[in-house]
Amino acid sequence: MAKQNPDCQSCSEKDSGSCDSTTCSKPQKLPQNPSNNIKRVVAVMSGKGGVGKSSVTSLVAVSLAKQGYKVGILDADITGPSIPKMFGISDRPVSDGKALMPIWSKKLNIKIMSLNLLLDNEDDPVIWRGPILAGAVKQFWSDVAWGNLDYLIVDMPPGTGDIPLTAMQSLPIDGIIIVTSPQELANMVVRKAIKMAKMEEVPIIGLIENMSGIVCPHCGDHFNIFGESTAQKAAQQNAIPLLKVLPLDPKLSALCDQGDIEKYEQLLDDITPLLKN
Ligand SMILES: Nc1ncnc2c1ncn2[C@@H]1O[C@H](COP(=O)(O)OP(=O)(O)OP(=O)(O)O)[C@@H](O)[C@H]1O
Repeated sequence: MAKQNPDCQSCSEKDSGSCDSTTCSKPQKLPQNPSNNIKRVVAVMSGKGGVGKSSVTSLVAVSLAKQGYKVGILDADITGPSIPKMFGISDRPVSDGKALMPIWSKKLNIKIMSLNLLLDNEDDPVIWRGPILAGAVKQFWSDVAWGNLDYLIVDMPPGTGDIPLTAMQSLPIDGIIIVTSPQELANMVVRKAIKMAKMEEVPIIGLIENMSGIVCPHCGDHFNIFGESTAQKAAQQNAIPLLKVLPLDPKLSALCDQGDIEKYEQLLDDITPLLKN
């Protein structure tokens, strides 16, 4: 058996006996910056836009941070970044000459890196071609001083284009949380993301159906405003676990808009044990 390249550690064939890093054509995972120690990388993905990936990313990070874990968020949604706004941060990251310092969230010290923090104005558009966008994600992995982290949560952009592909091929992702909404249209697009993760051999932790109806604050009745939940069916069809069904909650969108998502109380604590292995 040929000597293994340390970059091959996360390859599914690393223990197969047929590994030869000198002839392997699989894209190599990027090593960590030697000054970082990131224990687990979890990506949040959908394929479909606007279903709540950034909200789920933030809620997972807040849950973990409240449990005492050291957490970072890599905002890989380069052209539509919303993480800084949800956490109410706008400080500009500075470099120590070797790496870029992430910005810490206000309450729970979650380390955040997002392209929006590097723009002059938060509404400046990022008009870059795919390879440059993908390069930014690699730099957020390699050139940011994340330090010691128990979890790095990666907020993926919608779609199955250059950025998700680069993230899956270059970052040592331990698992993906898939976010969908009840509409069949959303599920059709989300299936593409699930297939992509399977093709790239990145483990899927499970599915979260978000925006699944709303509970009337007056009468307590549940209204399926986007139709009946398709969560069970979608999980079964794709042979992945159903992690959670989240209703629409006006409190959540208000806290996101105020930059106070760390104050939201209905957290995703019950799914965080699944992120450990
Ligand atoms: N369960 C929910 N209840 C109420 N509002 C929600 C819920 N989930 C998400 N939202 C709101 O919906 C909007 C879109 O959510 P979010 O930005 O998380 O979606 P996204 O999938 O990351 O979007 P994009 O595809 O643009 O990256 C936000 O304003 C957010 O506050």
